[in-house]
Amino acid sequence: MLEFFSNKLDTLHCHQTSMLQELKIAREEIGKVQEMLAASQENKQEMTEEDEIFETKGTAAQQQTPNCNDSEKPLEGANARLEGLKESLSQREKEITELLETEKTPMPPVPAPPCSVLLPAVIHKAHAVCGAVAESRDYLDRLIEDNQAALAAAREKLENLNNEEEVSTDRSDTSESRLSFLHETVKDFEVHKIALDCIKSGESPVMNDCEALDLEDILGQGTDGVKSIGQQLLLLQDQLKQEKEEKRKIVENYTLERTLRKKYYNMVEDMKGKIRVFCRLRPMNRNEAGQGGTAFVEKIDDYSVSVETPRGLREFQFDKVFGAEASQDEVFQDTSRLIQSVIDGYNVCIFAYGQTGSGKTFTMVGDKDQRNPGIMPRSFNAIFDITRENSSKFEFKVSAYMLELYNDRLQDLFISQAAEAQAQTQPSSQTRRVEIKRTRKGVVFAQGAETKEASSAQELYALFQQACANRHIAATKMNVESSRSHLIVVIMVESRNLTNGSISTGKLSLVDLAGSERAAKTGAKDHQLKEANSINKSLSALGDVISALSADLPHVPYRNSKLTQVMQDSLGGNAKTLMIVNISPSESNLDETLTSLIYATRVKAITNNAQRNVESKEIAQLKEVIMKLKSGLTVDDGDV
Ligand SMILES: Nc1ncnc2c1ncn2[C@@H]1O[C@H](COP(=O)(O)OP(=O)(O)OP(=O)(O)O)[C@@H](O)[C@H]1O
Repeated sequence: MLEFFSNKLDTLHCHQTSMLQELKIAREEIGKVQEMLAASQENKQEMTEEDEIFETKGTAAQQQTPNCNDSEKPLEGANARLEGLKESLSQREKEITELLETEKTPMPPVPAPPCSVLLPAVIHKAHAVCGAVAESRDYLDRLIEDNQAALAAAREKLENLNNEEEVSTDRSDTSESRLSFLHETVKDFEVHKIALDCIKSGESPVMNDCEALDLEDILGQGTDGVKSIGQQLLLLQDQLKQEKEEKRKIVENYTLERTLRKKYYNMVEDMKGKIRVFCRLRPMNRNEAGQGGTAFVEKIDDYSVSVETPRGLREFQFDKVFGAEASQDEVFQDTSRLIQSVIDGYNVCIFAYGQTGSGKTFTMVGDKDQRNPGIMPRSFNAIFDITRENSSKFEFKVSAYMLELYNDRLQDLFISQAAEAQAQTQPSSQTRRVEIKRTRKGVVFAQGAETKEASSAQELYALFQQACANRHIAATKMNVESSRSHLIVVIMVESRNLTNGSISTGKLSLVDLAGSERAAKTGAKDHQLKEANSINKSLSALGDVISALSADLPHVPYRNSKLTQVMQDSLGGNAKTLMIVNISPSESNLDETLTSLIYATRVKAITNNAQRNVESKEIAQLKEVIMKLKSGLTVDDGDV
């Protein structure tokens, strides 16, 4: 209630202020009209004197002289009105002063006056103010009328004088000065008219510079004052625009700085041999979207991802985070610099990690019809693009072996499951066993696996397709095409420098791990349960290796699983390694997502010691000789 009265009082204050302003202007107007009346009186006297002269001269001009008395009638009327107005003005001023005095009287702070007292007082005041405002309006209207009458009279006088001047042959100085005086008078009344009309309508005047200057005098302030609101608005708009532009620049600089900082940080980390970890969030699938579709995992920026856990929001930082909208191309762009390292003679390992159905195969291989090829096929193209570009300085040899680790058994994917099964049924046949070995430099290789050469990306891709056809894939509840094995694609690039004969050998290991899963969730039974157990066992061994390496433990349990043996040089060894942790956005996978992210965070702490595998021409030759001798071949002078 009090708030209501306070608002009412505010409104009344506003009325009062505007009324005072109107009165001020009216008072100034009265002053002006008075001045004009005085001037008109003088003018009248002058004209009377002139008329007397004209009379004595007995000229016909006397008949043509305008009847000044008639035209001055409105001015006289205005004079009389002025007197009346002055009186009513002083009366109103008195009332307003009283009103203000009442207003100034401090309200008793506590307790607030009862509504029954306050309300009649407010109503009384409101009536008084409204009455005063209405009176002021009437007064303004009368001023406008008077001004109009005075203007019409002055115009008429001016017109008559102009006509008179046209017929007269002799132009005296007096008539010139009368003419200019009347011009000025008409102009004054016109400006007054603009001013009064503007006061009444509350609009800004539209006028030429001359009128503006006159109005400036009348209002007692510069036209700047009249125009200032618009100008100030424009100024403020300009300032706002500038501020926005500055803000945009600051954000742009900040983003640039942040990206650069991250880039340099990555470079330093690279130099230190740290494993790079990217995180990729897959889009919601149809099932998940149908269950409500709220994402519990979100990409915050290019380097952070947040997970909504029952205990609150958890944030994880990685070397790069790809959101659900990230394309295969974008993911590969950040990966491709590692392909150059392979050509330069480094061991590189790129592997995808994550629960079943999180998008590992999509990231590494691509979709089924290869409309969105993943890192593997893109790497094949990149390798041959680089070798082609450098073919004038180097001679390249590209070869590959492809394996799967299924039920803790390494299988050569260049040999079909059918051929292998048939070979095993024949008692005399010696099935080739694939075993993981390491060179003296610690580089892992698969002994017994068939290595095939490829001279183009297409050939390499054909080999890859052949290998994929031999993979173990099955439908689970979580993924219609779930990889039931770990896929290991190894490409070796040997490059011989045509200038100095040195040979470097780079190795690119691309690993699509099978997904960790919970049997109950995937609905695994019988042999699928066996597969799942084997997958989980190998992943758990990988987890142990990651934990030992990140905690800098003296013993790292590589030998606990074939998977960890295959990846020995990639985790804590002689390789540049990139892990891509794939995660699902859905609440139903929250536990698995958190586990994956925690493992991935640990991997970030692991340091590798990547060294270039390069041999001088002499060593390369000697190695070739040893190979020949070992295989019983003869060696001649040309070999050394
Ligand atoms: N980034 C993505 N954009 C579009 N579809 C995706 C994306 N990631 C995954 N998918 C789709 O999600 C489904 C499961 O992905 P994918 O087979 O790659 O999972 P996975 O982690 O390899 O599973 P598993 O471990 O069971 O083999 C596939 O249909 C795949 O096409």
